[in-house]
Amino acid sequence: MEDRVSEPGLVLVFSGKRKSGKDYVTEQIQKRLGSDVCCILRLSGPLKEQYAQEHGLDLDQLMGPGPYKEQYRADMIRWGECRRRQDPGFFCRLASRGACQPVWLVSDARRLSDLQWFQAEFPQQTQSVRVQSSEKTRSQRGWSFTAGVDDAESECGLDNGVEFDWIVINEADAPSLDEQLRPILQLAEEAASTSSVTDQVVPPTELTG
Ligand SMILES: Nc1ncnc2c1ncn2[C@@H]1O[C@H](COP(=O)(O)OP(=O)(O)O)[C@@H](O)[C@H]1O
Ligand SMILES: C[C@@](O)(CCOP(=O)(O)OP(=O)(O)O)CC(=O)O
Repeated sequence: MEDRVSEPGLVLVFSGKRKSGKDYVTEQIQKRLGSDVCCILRLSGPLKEQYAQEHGLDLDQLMGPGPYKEQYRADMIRWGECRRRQDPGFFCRLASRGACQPVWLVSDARRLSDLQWFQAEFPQQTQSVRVQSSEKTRSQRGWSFTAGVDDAESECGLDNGVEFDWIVINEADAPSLDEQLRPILQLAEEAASTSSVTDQVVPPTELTG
């Protein structure tokens, strides 16, 4: 792709219901790996940017966790779906433009087409991760069922038909996140070390002898 700086060594594509903890879990992984090794790509980023621009909205608030984005969520979903129908990779391509770290965490895949885009672009590197929390826990984090959102493709598009490579149970009574994330972090560290070897720049003198 024209804007890509380098190929990632590992692409972890996260999905999960609203308030399951996708942002929290991806931020924990990034904290452990460091932002020089690992970036978080949000497909909703370019979507919100364009939507805010076209509708004259406050992008910072739309990006934030507060109630502002909820006012626009149903319409943003419709607007985004229209764009995706024309070009299923549209937001994936924009979100990954310029990413140069060896490990990518895509924090918010919502539809099969999102996952399929990364699988097609990076077949060797892409793995899927599902973050799961009970409705009770999600409610404690501020979730409540909204018709047109929680029963739409945006929330349910990856509920069936995907065999996830990893499932993270983000609940107080589940094994600790440290324990659950250990094998994923190990994979990421391996990918990062391999990719730093292959990406090393060989000085021209060594090439010519
Ligand atoms: N394991 C956890 N420990 C503490 N707080 C959590 C945990 N998981 C999620 N949260 C909090 O719950 C809220 C919703 O999580 P978030 O990651 O934003 O969900 P999502 O991105 O799936 O909608 C946030 O305020 C987040 O900090
Ligand atoms: C229109 C959206 O991209 C809005 C996503 O906003 P966030 O990514 O902020 O959502 P949550 O983490 O679930 O609260 C959804 C879509 O269908 O693309």
